Amino acid sequence: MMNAIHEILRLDYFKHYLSCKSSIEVQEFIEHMKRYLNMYMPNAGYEISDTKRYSEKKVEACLIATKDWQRGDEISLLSGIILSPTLFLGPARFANHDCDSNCRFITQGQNTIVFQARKEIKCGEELTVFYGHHYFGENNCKCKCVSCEKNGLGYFTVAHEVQTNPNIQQRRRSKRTMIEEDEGYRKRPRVMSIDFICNDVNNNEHHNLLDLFKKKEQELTIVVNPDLYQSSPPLSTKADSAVGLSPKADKKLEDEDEDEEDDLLDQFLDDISDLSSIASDLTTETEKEDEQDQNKREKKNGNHRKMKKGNERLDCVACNRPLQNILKQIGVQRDVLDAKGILRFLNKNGRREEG
Ligand SMILES: C[S@@+](CC[C@H](N)C(=O)[O-])C[C@H]1O[C@@H](n2cnc3c(N)ncnc32)[C@H](O)[C@@H]1O
Repeated sequence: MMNAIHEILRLDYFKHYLSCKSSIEVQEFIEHMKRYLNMYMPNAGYEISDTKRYSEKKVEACLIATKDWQRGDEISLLSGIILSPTLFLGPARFANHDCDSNCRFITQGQNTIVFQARKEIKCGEELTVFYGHHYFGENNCKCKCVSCEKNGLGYFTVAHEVQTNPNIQQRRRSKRTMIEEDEGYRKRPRVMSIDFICNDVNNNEHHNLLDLFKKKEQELTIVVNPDLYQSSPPLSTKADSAVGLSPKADKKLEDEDEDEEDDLLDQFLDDISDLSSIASDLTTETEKEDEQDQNKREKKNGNHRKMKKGNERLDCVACNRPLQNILKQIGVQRDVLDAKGILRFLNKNGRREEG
């Protein structure tokens, strides 16, 4: 180890970098270098590897066990210094988060942490720690860890609901078939949620759900979370349903005539209509029945775009926050569904944006 350090310090870059540092700073630098060099010790018991689990676009680093570890073992050559409660430097910075992590940090001295196994870990498994309950969005709704994948939570929530709820499965299957038949459309079905809008704080173009799913070639899913309605009268079974809004490929959209555009809008409105009818937590069962009759009549009269105004409440499937709050966050206010069934939003300046 000391030989390696001497070799590194002899390099011009480091000589220059350290030339104006105090002896204490040089000593700290060497200590920190040792933390990183520890990763390469044969007895480290882990190595740095790469993974595509956490990002579709880029390969990220991860820590992989190179031996079996027992619960309680200290992985002493895997350490870091604490810059802030959520920021570490040293090999610890390569640890990814898992909601049921196999390691924890233990402090060593004032600002150093080392890893400790909190479960039995097999050689080849990723070493993970727990960053916190809301590091990846509210309730870690964007977390892509193995545990979330196993349990259908975090980033994988919708997929889970789709698997376990036959109603959802049925709806989605028909829409997915349409997507897959559509040449030029991505073959792999993608499940997005309103959460996508939560992410899109800086993009003012994405105010309009219809535009969003047309432009983005995404399947936009809105789920009313029944948990949020616990204090309300029992909801119809539809309360568990998800609405998959399936866009067509941009290429196709460009050539679409008005009829196709209308079909898309109708489909969107039908889906939204399902949602708004189940999400009105102030509506009594009788009122609901009346409303359903009314909807049927309107549909029969070709007036099925007419939407119920007022108290419908939509929630983001990923973070469970009301849509209203998310829209506030991105700087728009949801107005009402108007007579044509178009979702209207007000932008920051109070200007009306039309769907
Ligand atoms: C401290 S770094 C961990 C090392 C990181 N993989 C790298 O290559 O630098 C934290 C970053 O890793 C990714 N990450 C770690 N755990 C994750 C998880 N459970 N879900 C999604 N992304 C995660 C995120 O990009 C996060 O910002």
